[in-house]
Amino acid sequence: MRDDSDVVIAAANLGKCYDVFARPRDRFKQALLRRQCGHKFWALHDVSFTVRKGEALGILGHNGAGKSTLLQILAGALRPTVGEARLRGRVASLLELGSGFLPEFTGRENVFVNGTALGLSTVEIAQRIEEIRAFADIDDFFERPVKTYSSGMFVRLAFAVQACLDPDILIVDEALAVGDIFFQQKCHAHMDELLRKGTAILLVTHDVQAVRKYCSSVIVLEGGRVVHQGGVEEGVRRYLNRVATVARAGLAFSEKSTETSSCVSDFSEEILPNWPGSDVFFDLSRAISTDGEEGGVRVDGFGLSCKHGLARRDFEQGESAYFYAEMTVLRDMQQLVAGITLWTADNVAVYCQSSLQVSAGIPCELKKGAHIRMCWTIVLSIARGPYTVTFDLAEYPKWMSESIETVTPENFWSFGVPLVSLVRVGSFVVVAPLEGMRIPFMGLADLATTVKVQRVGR
Ligand SMILES: Nc1ncnc2c1ncn2[C@@H]1O[C@H](COP(=O)(O)OP(=O)(O)OP(=O)(O)O)[C@@H](O)[C@H]1O
Repeated sequence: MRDDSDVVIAAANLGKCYDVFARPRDRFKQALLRRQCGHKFWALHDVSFTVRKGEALGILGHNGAGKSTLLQILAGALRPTVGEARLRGRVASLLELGSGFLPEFTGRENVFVNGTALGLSTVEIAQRIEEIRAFADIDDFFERPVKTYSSGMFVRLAFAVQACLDPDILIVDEALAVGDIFFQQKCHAHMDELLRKGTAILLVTHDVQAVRKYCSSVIVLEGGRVVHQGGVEEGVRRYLNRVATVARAGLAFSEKSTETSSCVSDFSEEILPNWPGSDVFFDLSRAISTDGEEGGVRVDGFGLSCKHGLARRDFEQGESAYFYAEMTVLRDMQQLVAGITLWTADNVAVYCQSSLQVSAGIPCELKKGAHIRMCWTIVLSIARGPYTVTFDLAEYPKWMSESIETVTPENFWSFGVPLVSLVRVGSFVVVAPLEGMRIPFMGLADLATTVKVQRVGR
């Protein structure tokens, strides 16, 4: 560290080992008898890196990889078993936001308490207090005891204090997900500003887009060990691959564990009583089929009709098209997910939705042999011209359908196990509307629009 004045964090061979005990009383036994009654567990092993002023280092890793352990060591909350971490300058840590707040004190008073703890003089804090107040944006609550705050206000104030006190090092652990979109945008803009001013940032997150945006290098941890150190894209890829592998392992496990659960009945009977005739269905042998996992599911039919259930291959702009899919599940399955993509002639996907996104309600835990029918109604508010259709099937973990609102796009893509993809399974043409407004819209997709006009003055 003495050799390079720009280095503000220098971690050398950091390691953290815990004594793990099968039973709580073994811990006491070990202390009393002074002999090993549990086993050693290395939560972090041989981690070394440096971060310079104005640099952001991303730390990625699956749950339990050792990220929090590393951050706690750097924030001074945990002592490493081996190695050394040296940090130069004022460290602001967003690890446990607001944990230093005194409930009876007002927001303003707590800013002084926190600022002093961070090593600022009362004059320095007083100079920044209005900036912090404006950043937190909690109106009069700033002058009220923090025990009266909502959890959102609490976090906003805590973030404002840490971020506005000109830290030399900012340690961020998923904290950017706090508050509403406006506050998040403010936090992101402030991070940009801090980096420009020379603050070094350590960013621990599952949000790979944030890592891509801010970080110049990445460390990926697996089982407490560094498996990648360096380039951002390579690190992100390594991390996402790991996430996908874990998801697949989870699927394999549940597949075995659900063998005794009851068979799902044919739910499609009540909902889709008028299944169309065979002329509606495309010739599947003409589709380019790319198989994912061997033998997961078989597509028995894929068709397209008008609202009367009659075969149709040309539709007016804005008319509803009915896509039918029929498949047989060839092994027990956690969450079968179907997807339809509509492609223009120049291979632009104008529509790509999965049954999860549209809450189609394919039941979880389908048993081997289950026969599924689906009908998608899509309003073709798209440009005139020819289109092709791709039909995809994948398996997802059961939890994904239960918590779809919280799933990020990265998670969505990485957790799916592809089963079958029928590329160009069918085609159709969109033509100008025959009645009503005769001028078709010119863009690729018709977006719902309202326009208001007011005459002002003469
Ligand atoms: N006090 C402790 N005693 C024993 N093991 C611990 C202790 N604290 C953490 N661990 C273990 O150390 C490993 C690393 O934990 P850590 O919290 O650092 O992971 P993480 O990457 O932050 O995970 P997450 O993303 O889930 O927060 C885990 O296996 C965890 O169970």
